[in-house]
Amino acid sequence: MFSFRMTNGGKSTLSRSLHQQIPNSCIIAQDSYFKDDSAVPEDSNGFKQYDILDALHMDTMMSDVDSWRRDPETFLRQRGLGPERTTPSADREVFVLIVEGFLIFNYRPLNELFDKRYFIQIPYDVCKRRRSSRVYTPPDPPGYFEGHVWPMYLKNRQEMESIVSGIVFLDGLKPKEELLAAVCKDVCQEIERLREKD
Ligand SMILES: Nc1ncnc2c1ncn2[C@@H]1O[C@H](COP(=O)(O)OP(=O)(O)OP(=O)(O)O)[C@@H](O)[C@H]1O
Ligand SMILES: NC(=O)c1ccc[n+]([C@@H]2O[C@H](CO)[C@@H](O)[C@H]2O)c1
Repeated sequence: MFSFRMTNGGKSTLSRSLHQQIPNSCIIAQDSYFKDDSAVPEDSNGFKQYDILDALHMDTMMSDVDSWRRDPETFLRQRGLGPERTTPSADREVFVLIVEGFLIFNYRPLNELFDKRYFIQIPYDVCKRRRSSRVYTPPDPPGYFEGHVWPMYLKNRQEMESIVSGIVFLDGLKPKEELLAAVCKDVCQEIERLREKD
């Protein structure tokens, strides 16, 4: 299992490219597990608290991850993917789950399952610019980036760094192709290592 984070760093872009390059891989994206807007509380400034774990159905996300772990072949088939045969012997096949999200390392039960952890980072101004070209549901209200998203990012990142080690930090300013090539190489080495271990 591999993972990525930080809002607008390029997680979805990199995860989708990686999935295309790696046979028998699939993606679970944390953004698919946001609670309904009515269940997300506001802070004292009237900003909806979307950038915290409580805004997400992490129990549902975990149960999807667990069903992949129990039977990755069935999980792939249910999503109209593979499985593809890449080795002569079926029992040496490696299945890869790419988990992408902005708050995946802060959720301990999930964090402890990863074989590789990647964190794509970009500076404040680039993040703000990329985010302003996106439309979420609901859309960011004026001042949301400065008033909620960035302060929560700093808080969540600090918490993450105090509990998680072994993260590979990636520079999200690099071209998409370069990021893909670097992660692909690293992941393929890990897959070979896992195949030999089994
Ligand atoms: N390496 C890159 N260089 C420049 N722009 C990029 C790069 N990767 C992604 N982008 C652009 O940045 C924006 C955000 O990318 P993407 O949706 O992949 O980020 P994300 O981290 O999944 O965002 P979020 O999870 O917060 O919605 C998109 O417009 C995308 O085209
Ligand atoms: N339902 C959604 O997908 C949604 C709603 C409101 C805000 N967001 C933002 O998504 C980012 C993570 O990708 C977070 O920074 C949220 O603010 C998502």
